[in-house]
Amino acid sequence: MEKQQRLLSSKLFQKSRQVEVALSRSVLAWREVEKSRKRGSGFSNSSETARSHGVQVCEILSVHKTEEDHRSTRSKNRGNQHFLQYPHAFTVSYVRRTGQHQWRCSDITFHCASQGVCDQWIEAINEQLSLLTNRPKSLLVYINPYGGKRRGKRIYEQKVAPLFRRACISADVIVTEYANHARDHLKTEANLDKYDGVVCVGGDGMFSEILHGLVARTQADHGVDQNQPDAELVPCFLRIGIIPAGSTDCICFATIGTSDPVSSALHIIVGDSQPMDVCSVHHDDILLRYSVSLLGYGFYGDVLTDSERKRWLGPARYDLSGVKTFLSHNYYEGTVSFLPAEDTMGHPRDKLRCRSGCRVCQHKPSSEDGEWEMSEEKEKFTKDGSSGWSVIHGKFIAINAANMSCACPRSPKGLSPSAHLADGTADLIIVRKCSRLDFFRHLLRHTNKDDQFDHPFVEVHRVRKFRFQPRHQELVSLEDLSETPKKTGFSPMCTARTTCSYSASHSSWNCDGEILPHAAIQVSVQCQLIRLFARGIEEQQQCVFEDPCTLWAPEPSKPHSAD
Ligand SMILES: CCCCCCCCCCCCC/C=C/[C@@H](O)[C@H](COP(=O)(O)O)NC(=O)CCCCC
Ligand SMILES: Nc1ncnc2c1ncn2[C@@H]1O[C@H](COP(=O)(O)OP(=O)(O)O)[C@@H](O)[C@H]1O
Ligand SMILES: [Ca+2]
Repeated sequence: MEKQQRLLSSKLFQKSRQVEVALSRSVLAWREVEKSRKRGSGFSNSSETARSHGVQVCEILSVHKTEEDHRSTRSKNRGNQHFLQYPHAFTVSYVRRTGQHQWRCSDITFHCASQGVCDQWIEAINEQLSLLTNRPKSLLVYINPYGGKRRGKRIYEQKVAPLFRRACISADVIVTEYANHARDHLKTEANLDKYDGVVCVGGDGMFSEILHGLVARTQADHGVDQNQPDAELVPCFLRIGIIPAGSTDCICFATIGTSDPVSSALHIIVGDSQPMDVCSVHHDDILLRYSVSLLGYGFYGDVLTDSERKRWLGPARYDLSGVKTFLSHNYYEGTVSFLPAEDTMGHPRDKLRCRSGCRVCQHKPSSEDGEWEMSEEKEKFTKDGSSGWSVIHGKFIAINAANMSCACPRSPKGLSPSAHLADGTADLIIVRKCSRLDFFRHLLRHTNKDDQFDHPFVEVHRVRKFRFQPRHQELVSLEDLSETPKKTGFSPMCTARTTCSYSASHSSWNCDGEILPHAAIQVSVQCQLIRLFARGIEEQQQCVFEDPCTLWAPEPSKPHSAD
């Protein structure tokens, strides 16, 4: 194992134990002095390793002088000789993993013999923290006070703001007053130069507002016409953080592994960065919306349409509407065409899960990349002269495009468990007309370990683009008839949560929880258009970092010691 360079080491007190503390560029480590002495030489075998503790510098939130706490500790430990000898203290706040991908902030206090040593430690740790340039210092926060169980404001004030303060992050907070407030503010008003990121407190709908505001602003700044389906969109510079306070919270769950506000806040503080694909959805040459998680026609469209009438029920509306829609057992006729991703992009059933540091997602094809050109070429025609597009006509219960796994508390592995966050593809799931019992079996598999694609009436493809055309001519939506274009300055896009009136032969598209005003759509996956303050789901509770024990091996030349 490569030996780390010790920047500072001291014998300090932690609780009533004397500990040896060492700092390298990447790790802060400590171990009990007494026990190590009893065992003789340094920590070299695995049982001894267990008593050596460490925290990665990149997961330290802050370090500060311990003032009040220390005084009270001193009075509690009045008779304790150690505390008299070590009256000065500093506290390090760091990320601790507590299970199920949840992160918590823990504090550890070290007591020092002199103020000088204490200051030296604070300075040394702060110096290492200042080298972490990916951490945000200033954030713009939007809170939807009506999302989920209407707890957004309280969640932010009680769980998130104190952590941001501790990490010295400044936040400008806007509590939204109406739907699309955040989107329009971001698009036209916000001075984005001031910020290192944008945070939304709410559900997937609120995230969608931030996404639309940021993407529209970025394209406008670069003169890109979003209505052109083939336009090369410019990636957004600012990262987006999600504090889950909605009903499904799928985007948060699928990128962090849990929908927990404290864990999300900590991912923001440590400055995580997760690129994400975004689907652009057009109707003819008009951009309807962008989608990050689910684009669902049929079942999920109908669930959403019905659930909007039951908003007052909060998150439970989806369960009720889910049962009602399931019992209706509707199917819809139409044509799905899709451009398959290259074979090298894997397959939705390959069981290669997208996890933190995913190799598949790290390979971003560029326009100079041969692989990408092949795919572009394939779009026009393949070697045998046929078009690269596949076409399916039929009767469908559901057509779902999952740009990511869509894992959420209702379905912990998601709609497409092997879909990738940032590979430039989406998994297109087609559920053909089948019996109610068969459809129930398929749905049930979203909640257990069985393969939901292993049914004769289900097919799944990894695609770069797809189109849907309903069999019967669409009627014009009520909104299209009533809304004057340019009223919002966002004219081509449909507004959130609009209700459209179609003939019974049509369903609606559920686009990250928003209803689209057209059934006929063209969809294109935009590879890594945005970045989140996330790192993808970590392999179960693995905390991979250099073994702090390497810090204990004797140094050839004496390190900077501050005993
Ligand atoms: C017999 C038991 C069957 C259970 C099946 C459960 C399958 C659940 C898959 C859920 C996929 C969710 C994809 C995410 C969609 C969200 O973007 C959207 C809006 O979220 P929010 O703004 O937070 O409200 N949520 C939905 O469309 C809800 C779908 C729920 C379907 C039951
Ligand atoms: N102040 C507000 N008043 C009404 N609606 C709002 C407000 N702020 C945001 N919204 C809208 O509320 C909808 C639902 O928000 P979201 O946070 O996703 O909650 P949920 O997950 O419960 O659906 C979004 O479409 C968003 O545009
Ligand atoms: Ca993807």
